[in-house]
Amino acid sequence: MTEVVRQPVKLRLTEIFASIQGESTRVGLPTTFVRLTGCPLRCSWCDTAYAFTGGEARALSDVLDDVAALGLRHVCVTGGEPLAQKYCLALLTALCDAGYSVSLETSGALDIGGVDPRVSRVMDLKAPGSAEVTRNRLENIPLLRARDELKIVLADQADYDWARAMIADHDLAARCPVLLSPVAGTLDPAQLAEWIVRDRLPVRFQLQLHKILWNDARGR
Ligand SMILES: C[S@@+](CC[C@H](N)C(=O)[O-])C[C@H]1O[C@@H](n2cnc3c(N)ncnc32)[C@H](O)[C@@H]1O
Ligand SMILES: Nc1nc2[nH]cc(C(=O)O)c2c(=O)[nH]1
Ligand code: SF4
Ligand SMILES: [Mg+2]
Repeated sequence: MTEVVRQPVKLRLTEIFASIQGESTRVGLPTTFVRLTGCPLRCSWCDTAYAFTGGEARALSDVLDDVAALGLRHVCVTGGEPLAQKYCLALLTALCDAGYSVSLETSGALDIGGVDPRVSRVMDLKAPGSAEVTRNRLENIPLLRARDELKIVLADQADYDWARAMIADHDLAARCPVLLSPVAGTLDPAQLAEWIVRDRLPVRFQLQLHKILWNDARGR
């Protein structure tokens, strides 16, 4: 009888760190971030290009130990694009099973259907003008529940106009909170805020809190 050697569940990680949640409706909460390595997209304004390559292969059990050692209830799995890794779903379920409150930051380019239902999925829609990627998987939109969130990062008025049309055409705000977030250092946050108020958009304005606290420091 051949013994089945179970391969350890391996993930490629860029970093695990404790910080203040700087985005989403969970902003301000002390949170452990698990940043997975690699992404199939190259959004022109991405602030985490350092996670595109490199990283370290880690066993799932070791990742869980590191998260436990940081001692925070909230965990945010991000990247890079976490869903691009085969074992990301296993990580999300293991974190939920361990009793953490888990959120996932994902690009919206990959299927979110297999994500553990206990996870709050924070899914981007990429504004094609500025992100220079048009990989929005619109089939994901009907899968969004009230506990999920949609985020649209905007670089200019063209992006804003596109977002406004998407919100109306897909009735996005009826599904879950919709966050509009300025590309850091590109779109004046006050300008975005004024557009949102002027147009009475059913959205939440977002500002990356961690950049206010620590500029664009890595691992914060
Ligand atoms: C680095 S991404 C990683 C997760 C996933 N790949 C995604 O795009 O959602 C995390 C979040 O940061 C946002 N982001 C990246 N660069 C940004 C920038 N320069 N200004 C504002 N938000 C940015 C992304 O849109 C996304 O919502
Ligand atoms: N503090 C902090 N909050 C965050 N929320 C989402 C982040 C991300 O990179 O996905 C992030 C991040 O990089 N840092
Ligand atoms: S999908 Fe996310 S990680 Fe990938 S390039 Fe865009 S913002 Fe960066
Ligand atoms: Mg970040």
